[in-house]
Amino acid sequence: MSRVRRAPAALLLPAAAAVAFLLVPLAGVLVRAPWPDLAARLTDPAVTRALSLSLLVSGWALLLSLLLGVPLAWVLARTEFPGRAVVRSLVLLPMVLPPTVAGVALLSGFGRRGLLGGVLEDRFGVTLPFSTAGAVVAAAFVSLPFLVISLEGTLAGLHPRYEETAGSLGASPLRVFRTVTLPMVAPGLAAGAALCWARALGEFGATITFAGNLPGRTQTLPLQVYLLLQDDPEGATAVSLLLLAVALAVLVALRGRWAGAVRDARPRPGAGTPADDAGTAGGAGTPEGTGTPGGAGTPGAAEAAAPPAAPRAAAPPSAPPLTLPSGGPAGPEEHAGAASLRAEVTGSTEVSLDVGAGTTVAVVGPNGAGKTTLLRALLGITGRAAARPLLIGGRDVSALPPHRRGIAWVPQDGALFTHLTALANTAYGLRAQGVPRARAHREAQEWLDRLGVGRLAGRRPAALSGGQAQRVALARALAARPRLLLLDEPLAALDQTARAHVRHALREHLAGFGGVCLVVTHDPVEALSLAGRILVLEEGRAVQEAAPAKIARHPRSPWVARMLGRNAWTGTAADGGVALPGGTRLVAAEPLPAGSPALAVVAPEAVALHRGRPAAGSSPRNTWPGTVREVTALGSRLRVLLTAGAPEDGSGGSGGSGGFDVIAEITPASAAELGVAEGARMWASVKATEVTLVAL
Ligand SMILES: Nc1ncnc2c1ncn2[C@@H]1O[C@H](COP(=O)(O)OP(=O)(O)OP(=O)(O)O)[C@@H](O)[C@H]1O
Repeated sequence: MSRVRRAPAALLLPAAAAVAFLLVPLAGVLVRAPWPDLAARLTDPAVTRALSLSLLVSGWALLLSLLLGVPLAWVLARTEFPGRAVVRSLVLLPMVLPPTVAGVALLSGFGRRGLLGGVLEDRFGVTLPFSTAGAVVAAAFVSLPFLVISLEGTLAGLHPRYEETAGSLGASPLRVFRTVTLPMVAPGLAAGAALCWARALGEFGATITFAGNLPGRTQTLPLQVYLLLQDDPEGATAVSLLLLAVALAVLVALRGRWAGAVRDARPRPGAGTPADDAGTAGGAGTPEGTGTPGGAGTPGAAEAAAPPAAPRAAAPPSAPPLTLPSGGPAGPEEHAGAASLRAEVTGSTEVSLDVGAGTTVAVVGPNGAGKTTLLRALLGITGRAAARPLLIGGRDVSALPPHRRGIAWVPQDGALFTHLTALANTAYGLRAQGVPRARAHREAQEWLDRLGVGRLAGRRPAALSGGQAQRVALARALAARPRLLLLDEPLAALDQTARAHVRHALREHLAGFGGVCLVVTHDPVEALSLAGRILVLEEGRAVQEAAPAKIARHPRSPWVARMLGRNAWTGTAADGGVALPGGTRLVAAEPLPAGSPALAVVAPEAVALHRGRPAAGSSPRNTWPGTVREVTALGSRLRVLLTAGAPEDGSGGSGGSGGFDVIAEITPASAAELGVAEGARMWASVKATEVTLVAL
């Protein structure tokens, strides 16, 4: 946030007056304090007795607040229930209530004739008013809100994916709370506790009203200040100075941290550098295009349309080898065992899954298609969709809570637990499943070694690059021995080089994973190189599920065709081809029955460009005039985006009146020869044999 250097005088003056207003009384205490005999006054038996009582009362009040307030803050931050706003207002009430009114309320509730006081006295022999326990209750009543509000804010800043991931590694909700939630909000909790304790230490009004002013029992330091003020003002100032010093010390220690949120250890996008991963993947990766999905003509997309990889293909010879401690990638026998997946997902995402053991499925689709919802439904952590039945290895786990389903989830940023080292992160799932510490750590170290990040075992996530963090997250998921592995855009946060390295590592290790792996991705290279099947989702429904080769040849939706770098036009099968909405007709060698909705798919390499209208050849072809809109380099070739349509000179062609985009891929030499440049008028042609029609 930018700050102005000079504030307007009209604001500066009252602001300075406000500071003075706060400062003068404090300065007064400092000036009036009986400095020469301060030590003697503060060690007076009455003062020390009140001080010890204050410490006792505020300590117990803090403990009570922690016991009640921590769960309450969690419930307020993490759950939705009717009346949540009312409960939050109730928590805040003691902060704004006059303390004496709080005392009266406590008497009405816990006093001898109060709502609960009688029961406490008759059944348990506990009398709260005018007792030390009563002083504790009064102090806790007014200080509890400080803890709850501070902790609730911190919890709200802690993204639930950490807890959800811990659950997916097999940790029960209580274990997640103890081992992930609490440690990750520890700074906020400590700050809330300090504020709560300071407030309890200074409590006066509710205490004197509810617990009285009994020396040694309820007369805490603030009450003593009040008494001393009547016949020993200097003594009162000395004790006030002590309380002031404690309050200031708490504030200085907190330095505003109580208002802050949890520091998120999300790996910085693109943080992985070649150097970061050097030595982990064994060397420089080959530069690879990612082919950002989107409209046709995206640079890099053509590469994606290259021949698809076999399911869980072995690493290509050019890929750098990984360091494997035990002679090769983990075999299925090292996992929980081969497990197939069958699931009926219903709700906002509706998909039927039937996937053989050892298969990786890439889940692709436009933004908002329901990919993440599908994963969350399988995990059982969303109310928006549910998987029922959910058969993993033939066993229906749909009735089991998320932590007992055997499904490990790697969310987009890995969600490594910031308070644990890479080793402890990796061992987390095993520990949650009851594996003894030493063995869990040994296995975790082996997994880290396999993924090439063994030497980083002692580092916390904040000291890892994006690529390294992803490898640790993957090691953590695999080490938990899942039967189903869910990866949500595992490489999205990485830069190109780190992405190539981690993709290679991923492919290597998925090859040895016996269960089913679903990988959500927007990256065609990732989809084609990692997966044996591709599931295309659109608007929460599966539009296609097939092997990558089939999808590349016969994409059933314009989105997926364009993701794969193809030209794709939807229309209606007619007259030996397809009629596009603008009136253009495309001839295809293998037409579909007339009248059916169809998608015409053409590889950019199959589009030829001409300076003038091409002469009719021996085979039927489509020709359109158009204007070059964009020329981009793609490796050693150029991709030319042409808006085709009715020719400006009215010379005809097979195009109708509506414009549509055509991508052509040509060599720089032919581009120079043809005079391809943005704005140039050209002709494009495609042989009928190059047009694939897919029935929609
Ligand atoms: N908690 C939620 N409440 C309401 N709607 C939601 C919620 N989470 C997701 N949605 C909606 O559900 C649809 C599917 O969302 P989802 O996150 O599964 O899509 P996605 O395919 O993973 O998208 P992206 O590629 O952008 O990550 C979207 O329309 C989204 O707005």
